[in-house]
Amino acid sequence: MTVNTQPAPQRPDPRAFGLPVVEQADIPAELRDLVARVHTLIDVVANTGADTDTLAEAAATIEDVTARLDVARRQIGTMVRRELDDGTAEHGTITNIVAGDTNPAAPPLFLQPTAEGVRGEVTLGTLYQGPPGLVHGGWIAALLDQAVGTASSLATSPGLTAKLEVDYRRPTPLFNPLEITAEVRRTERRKVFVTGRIRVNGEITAEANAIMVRVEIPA
Ligand SMILES: CCCCCCCCCCCC(=O)SCCNC(=O)CCNC(=O)[C@H](O)C(C)(C)COP(=O)(O)OP(=O)(O)OC[C@H]1O[C@@H](n2cnc3c(N)ncnc32)[C@H](O)[C@@H]1OP(=O)(O)O
Repeated sequence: MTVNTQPAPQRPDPRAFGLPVVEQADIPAELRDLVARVHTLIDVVANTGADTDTLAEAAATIEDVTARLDVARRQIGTMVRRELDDGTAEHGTITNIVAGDTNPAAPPLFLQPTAEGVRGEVTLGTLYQGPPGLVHGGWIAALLDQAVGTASSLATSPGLTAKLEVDYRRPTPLFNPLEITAEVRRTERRKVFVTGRIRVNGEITAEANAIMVRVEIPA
């Protein structure tokens, strides 16, 4: 039987799962600055035409910096608690590859609640390139996975993606603002049926239909 009413949202404390939690506001400005600079660095390295002396010097400098930073690593599964625009809060993994606050490889995509579900905007450069000038299909799926997961989590409770079906309708270009939305269609026991979309200039380039399965939350 299909149940069309949604379960009341539950926002579990990840500490109940044994996971440490960092308040987003407590992430030092210096770390945010470093993450942003390394993000730029990755892009520059991926595209550099510098001479070999400069490359060798840069590699030695990076090796030194890497050794200095590789101390007191975070516990795997460390979560960040973020205040959202509607006054509620969400938890996400702090190194999440799509949205992680401290992950220099993340675009990052930050999603906010809307009347329908969630919405966010991101512009991707050549780090995320698949075909020439276009976003890699796996990254399109990653953005949509993040969106459907967040929409499901905020509307019901956190879950894992059991199924993600992506329709690639148009090429998704680099260096253009991507509008990413997702909304819960219906729920059935622990299953949450969610649709996510990527739009460029109002036109849908990719659409996903997903089934999230809500995780059991300890009492
Ligand atoms: C703060 C906390 C942190 C929480 C952290 C939350 C972070 C969100 C992350 C974002 C999203 C991701 O990237 S998640 C990462 C990618 N996904 C994964 O790694 C998930 C791997 N798969 C699994 O672990 C498992 O298969 C689950 C959890 C999805 C389901 O296993 P289960 O819990 O044992 O549940 P199970 O009884 O099998 O299924 C429950 C219902 O779902 C249906 N179902 C299960 N799989 C499918 C499927 N592929 N297609 C259709 N339907 C399916 C079943 O038929 C059943 O329906 P019925 O009998 O009720 O009709």
